[in-house]
Parts: sequence; C-alpha cells; structure tokens
Amino acid sequence: MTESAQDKLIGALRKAISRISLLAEGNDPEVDSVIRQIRQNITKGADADKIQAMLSAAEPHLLNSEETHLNRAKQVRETLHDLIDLLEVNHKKRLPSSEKKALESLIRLHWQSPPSWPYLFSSYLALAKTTLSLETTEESSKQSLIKRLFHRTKKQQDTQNSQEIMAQISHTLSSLLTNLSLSHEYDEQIIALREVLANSNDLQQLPDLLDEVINLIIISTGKTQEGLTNYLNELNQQLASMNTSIVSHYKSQKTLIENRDGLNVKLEKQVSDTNLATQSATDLNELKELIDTRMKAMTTTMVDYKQQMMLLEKETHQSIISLKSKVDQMEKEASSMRTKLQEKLAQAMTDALTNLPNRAAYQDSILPLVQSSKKSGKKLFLAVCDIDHFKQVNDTWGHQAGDKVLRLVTRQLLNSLSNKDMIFRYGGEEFVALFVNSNEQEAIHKAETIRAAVESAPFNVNGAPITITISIGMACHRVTEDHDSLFERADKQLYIAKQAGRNIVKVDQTKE
Ligand SMILES: Nc1nc2c(ncn2[C@@H]2O[C@H](COP(=O)(O)OP(=O)(O)OP(=O)(O)O)[C@@H](O)[C@H]2O)c(=O)[nH]1
Repeated sequence: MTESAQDKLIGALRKAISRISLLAEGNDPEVDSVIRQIRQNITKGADADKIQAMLSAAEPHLLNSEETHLNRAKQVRETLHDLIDLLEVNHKKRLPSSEKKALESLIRLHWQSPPSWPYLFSSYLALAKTTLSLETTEESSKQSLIKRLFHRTKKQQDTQNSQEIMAQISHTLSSLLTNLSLSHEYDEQIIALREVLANSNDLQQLPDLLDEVINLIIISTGKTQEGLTNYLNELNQQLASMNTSIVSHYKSQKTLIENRDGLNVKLEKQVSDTNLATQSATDLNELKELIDTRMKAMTTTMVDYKQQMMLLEKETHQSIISLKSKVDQMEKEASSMRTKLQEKLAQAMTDALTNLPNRAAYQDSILPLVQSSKKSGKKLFLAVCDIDHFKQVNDTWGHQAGDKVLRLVTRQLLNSLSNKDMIFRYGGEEFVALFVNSNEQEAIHKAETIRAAVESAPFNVNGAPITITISIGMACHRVTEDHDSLFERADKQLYIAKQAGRNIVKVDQTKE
C-alpha cells in the first residue's frame, strides 16, 4: 500500500470511529448491519477507496440513527411527564410537591441518557406508589414484590375514570416499546407485553407492567453498549495488527537499503579498478579517453543514485514514523472509547441510589450461577431481604429519609457479607443475596448475621434514633429447577416471615 493510500485509510478509519461513537447511546438494527459490513471489509483488508465508499453509503443511516436516538429520548421524557400528569388526574389532587419536583429535576438532568432511563422509571414508580397509597386485599393474593408493594385497593376508584387513564398509559408505554430497538429475540416478549397493555383496564396492574417495561429498557440500553464495545474491541485489534505490519515493513525496507549500499560500494570499487587499468594502457590514447569519459559518467551516476537512495530512505523513515504515530493515536482513541462504553455498561447495571448491582445485574448473574450449581452440585442459596414497614419510614420522615435508610441498610448488608457472597438491589426496599457454595448451616448463619446487623445498626433520622429491621426468605437451589422457581420459593418464605411478625429468617424446607 502506498503512503497516501495508507493515509486515506487512516482517515477513513478515524472517521468511522468518530461517527460510530455517536451511536454509543442508541442503535438500531439497520446501523448494526452497516457496522458489521464495514467491520468485515476492514478485516478482509479492503482498500481506502472501498472503505470510504462504504462510509459514505452508511452516513445517512448513522445520521438517521442519531435522530432516532434523540426522538426516543424525547419520547421517554414525554412519557414520564404524561405518566406524572395521569397520576395527578387520577387522584384529582396534587402530588407530594417536593417529590414531584425531585422527579422532574431528575428527568431534566437525565432524559438524554439511556442508561438512566430505568432509574427514571423506577423513581416514577416510587412516586406512584407513595401517591396511590392503596389498601391491601387479602395478602394471599400476593404474587410478586411489585404486587405486594402496590396492594390492591378496597376503595374502588371511579372505574370508568381509572379504565380511561389505564388505556392512555398503556398506549403511551406501548408506543415507547416500539422504539426500543431490541433484537428479534425479544419480539415475542414485546408482543405479549403489548397485548397485556392493550387489554389492561386496571390501574392496579400499572406497577407490574411498568416493571416489565423498565426491564426491557435496561436490556435495550445494556445490549447496545455491549455490541458496540465488542465492535471497538475488534477494531482495536485490527489497528494493533496494522501497527505491527508497518513496523515490520519499515525493518525490511531498511535492510533492503543497507544491501543496496553494499552493492554501491562494490560497484564503485570495480569502476575505479577499471579506471586504473585503462590508464595503464599507453598506445590506445583515443580508446583510453573514451573509456575514461565513460567511467567518469558511470561514477557520477552511481554517486547520484546513492544520494537519491539516502534521500528516499530518509523520507520513508519520516513517513513511517508519522504513520505509526497516527495509528498509535487511533488506538488510544478507540481504547478510551472502549473504557467509556464499559463505564456506561457498568452504570446501566448499577443502582444509582445504593451503588449496588441492580436487578438487571441480578438477571445477568443468576443464570450462570444456577447452571454452574447444576453442573458442580455445589449448593446455591438465594435470600430475598425486605425492609419491614418501610412505607412507615417514608410516611413519617419523608422519601429522602427513606432513601437514606436504604443506603444505610445497604452498608450494613455489605459489611456483614463475605467477598464470595453477592448482593443486589432487586427493587424498592427489596434486596437479593446469593450465597454460592454454602451449606445450609452456613447460609442460615449468613442470613441471620445480616438480619441482626440491620436490627442493631444505629440508624437515626433528623437526629432521632430509629430501629430498622428486615425479614428474609431463603431457599436452596434444586438441580431440577430454574432461577425463577428458586426465587419464587425464597419469596414465599419472605411472605411467611412477614406473616410471622417480621425481623425473622425463614428457610424453605419443603422436599423436592
Ligand atoms: N424512599 C424510598 N422509598 C421507596 C423506594 N422504593 C420503594 N419505596 C417505598 O417502599 C415502600 C414499600 O411499602 P410496602 O410495600 O407497603 O411495604 P412495607 O411498608 O415495607 O411493609 P412490609 O414489607 O409488609 O413490612 C413504599 O412506600 C414505596 O414507596 C425508594 O427508592 N426510596
């Protein structure tokens, strides 16, 4: 490849990186396919012209994708504001003003950042829960955390009003789903969710449905980042190999020049020998003059040639040094972009309030753990930990004090767990702990330790000491079951612990 072709290629790759980086916060299948094509062609060693042509063809898709991202972000913002309004309409009263303002300011700050969307929707859910403050029906109808949080109402709202509002919310959430750009493997899930949304006229289903939507948003932002990270990793390797080949090219060129130098020295010697020989001839003056003239011309040519070669070597050396520094710079850019994307991915897996891994992270971790427990036969315990009467904390001291308690409980949990244990904020005031490779005695001891650590922690709100307790339901993974069933059995024990008076650990003892 000539130097200018290499320069063009570098320029094209640089443009590709910066363009593709614009997609760091949102992607669509069409752009994914364009990126794949470019990557394949780079791997096959396409020349600069071909890559540039591909980039020009890709440009409208890339610009379109930026626009799609912005539109999607706007739609998320509008959806959140609509949901807030709908809550107010439903209750025909104002929402708690400071909490509403706090949520609105969060929306203002983060609406453009997809990794923050799940957090925004969770915050909305918290506001909805506080505002609706519905009453419990028979607790036996409890099926999931969200249902339990949201208690079915006995005081029926105006049914028609409620149905209309639910229809509007369903419509808003349904159109949000259209723009999530998830891969086809989620098609079925989205269709099913849309169907539920279309048919739901019960406001009580909102938390469950919103929860499902939040999960899909987490997946859509997480997967996008992951795909892009993989791409940049590959691009980085490609650049590293380009760098290596340039260095080896430089070495071989240098050797070639050294060899030619050797040849020049030899030639000069032969020419001077011939000169001497012709000078010793006395009777062939004319011939001598002729040969002498030719020899001089040859010598001049050889000297010129040598000078040209030296100049060429110097230029090549300079151009390779500058090419190498360009490639180094590109590698640095790609690697810093990779780091940023990894940070964003981590952000999407982290709960912003407590800094604990969130529910998406739990879902990523539990599957391989259950599989490895099946293979190895090592015991895996899952403990669902739920703060007792947490609603009272919010109602008595406000939402911010509730947040503080959540952070303090997190600290106690972390302090009492060992490195090999895992803890996640599963949602609201519920945490999930995983005890890997523990026997039952150890697992019960760990659960008791965290329960006692929370109970004995010196919590205080506005200077007043308060006691916070947690209830824990635990189950051991069975070789024949999946992670949902394991969670369900632990969650059932949590329910029993709550019924038994709270601040207690209950372990599933049922036989397989
Ligand atoms: N401050 C704060 N509150 C939250 C958050 N997430 C959920 N909540 C609140 O947690 C409370 C949960 O209340 P309930 O489901 O009635 O449960 P509880 O009061 O803990 O009662 P039991 O679980 O039966 O002991 C609700 O008031 C939610 O608003 C959060 O991130 N911050």
